[in-house]
Amino acid sequence: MSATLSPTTVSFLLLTLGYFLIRYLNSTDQPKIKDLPEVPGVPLFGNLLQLGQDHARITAQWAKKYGWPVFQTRLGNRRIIWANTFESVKHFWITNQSALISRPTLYTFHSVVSSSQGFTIGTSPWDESCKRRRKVAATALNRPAVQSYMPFIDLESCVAIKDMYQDSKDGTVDLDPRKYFHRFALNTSLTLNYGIRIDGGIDQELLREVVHVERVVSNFRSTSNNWQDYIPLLRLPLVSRQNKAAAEYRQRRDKYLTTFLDMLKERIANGTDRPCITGNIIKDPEETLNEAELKSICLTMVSAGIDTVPGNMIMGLGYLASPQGQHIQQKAYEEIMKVYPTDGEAWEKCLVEEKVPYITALTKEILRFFTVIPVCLPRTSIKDIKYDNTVIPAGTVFYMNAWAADYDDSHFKDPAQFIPERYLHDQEGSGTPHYAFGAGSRMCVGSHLANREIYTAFLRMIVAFHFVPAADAADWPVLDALGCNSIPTALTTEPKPFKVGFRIRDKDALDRWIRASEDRTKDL
Ligand code: HEM
Repeated sequence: MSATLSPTTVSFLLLTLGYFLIRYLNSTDQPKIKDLPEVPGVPLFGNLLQLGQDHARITAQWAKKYGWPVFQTRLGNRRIIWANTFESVKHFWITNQSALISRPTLYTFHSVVSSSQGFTIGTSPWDESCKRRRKVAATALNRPAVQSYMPFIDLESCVAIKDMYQDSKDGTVDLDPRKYFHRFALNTSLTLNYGIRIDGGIDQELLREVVHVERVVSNFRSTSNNWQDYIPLLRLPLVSRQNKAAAEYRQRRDKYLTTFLDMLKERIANGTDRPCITGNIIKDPEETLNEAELKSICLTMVSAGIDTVPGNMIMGLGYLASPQGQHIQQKAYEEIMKVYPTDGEAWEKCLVEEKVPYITALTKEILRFFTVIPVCLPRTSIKDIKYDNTVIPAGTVFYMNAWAADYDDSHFKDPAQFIPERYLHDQEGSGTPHYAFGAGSRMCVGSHLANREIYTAFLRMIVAFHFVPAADAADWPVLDALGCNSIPTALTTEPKPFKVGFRIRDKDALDRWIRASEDRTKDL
């Protein structure tokens, strides 16, 4: 009997093998959802190759091209639903918020980066512990609590403006605004969480280290930066360079987080601590959070505001300083002066009230226009959700294309234009103003704080300076919300470098206002 297989048998076996291999390489964690459009992909990668480095823009283009506000994709072996319009986001994130309350775990962030300090609140699947941590953070960041933090915002905005004032040397030096706002946001978070701040100039080493490490770690969380989250083959030690980098950054982050917590514990022991969120938790005998949960809150507080708040402030300032931002700046200045005609009133009153509607509208427009988390933090459904003629089963992962929804022309008039006035009108101003903070049951808990930070900083900057384009046009900012990002696959916008010209409106007045703030905050 001959052991050789006939050519027909070999072809049959190869075809069968090929068939099963392709089936395997096309398989996903969740079966295909019936009656929901799917964008065709290729084996192993699914749609990853088509999405490239530009997930928000490409999925928005698909939504327009095919006329599907919502569709399913395969990213490697994971099935993902995308919502791309204002209304479809509202349907899933707001109308069905109790179903869309959990978050998925992603390999790089959850298995490699987070093994020591646990997950942040924003990366935790929904369970009792997440609920407890979210509640503590939400209470510490609610409206009355944020009002009590305004002295810190007085201090940080004053320090930023004073340094910009001095470094711009009477308007002769154009400045890159990024570092001033990194320090503003980091110091605010550190003060609220640990009762400490990083003193010294914008180039302080610890400040640079925290900002840099948090930025890299944040990119390990990005839904578009880590193919190994979707393709298990890429997790093999020989193939994966990401694992090594993730582990290195985890250690660097552990170092400063431990330092901050130890500093606070030492101060509590010596009775020299200042009121702060973590101190309140440690000292509260009724508090039921364990050590891991405490660390998760610290991690959340340090990381949450650093990427997001500066991105808005930097790009908002870039816009105002540009030729097309000049009339907005002028209008904003006039509107502030109408409400606060007396010297120094605006600088001081912005700490206790938000009474200039144009600056509130400007804050919203900055948040919408630059939507600094273009693909919002991912969600997982815990109940079935009805959509059109289909039912999307519990356990499905959803990505909100927040950038596309915030640029949806069926909701916003001229969405590609920067128009603060849209928020002074009824239609666009009512309800959810934008999706920069996400929406629904897991919406950003820091939104009141962030809004107050942005409002105060812009009101003060506008009364202090007139911003002009940098002298050299090569230093002008890219003002496209996605194009301004130096790392297109980053979770949050990391603005490309640019410079701005500063013209002080009234030197003597600014000196007086700074002195008043310094007096008020000298003991902080
Ligand atoms: C302009 C600044 C900010 C922006 C644009 C922003 C944006 C976001 C977004 C898009 C989410 C996900 C929401 C969702 O899934 O629907 C989120 C979650 C979160 N943010 Fe913010 N954020 C900002 C500032 C802050 C600050 C200053 C803090 C705290 C100090 C903070 C704390 C959180 C927390 C704890 C979550 C997780 C909520 C959860 O998963 O339940 N954020 N943020």
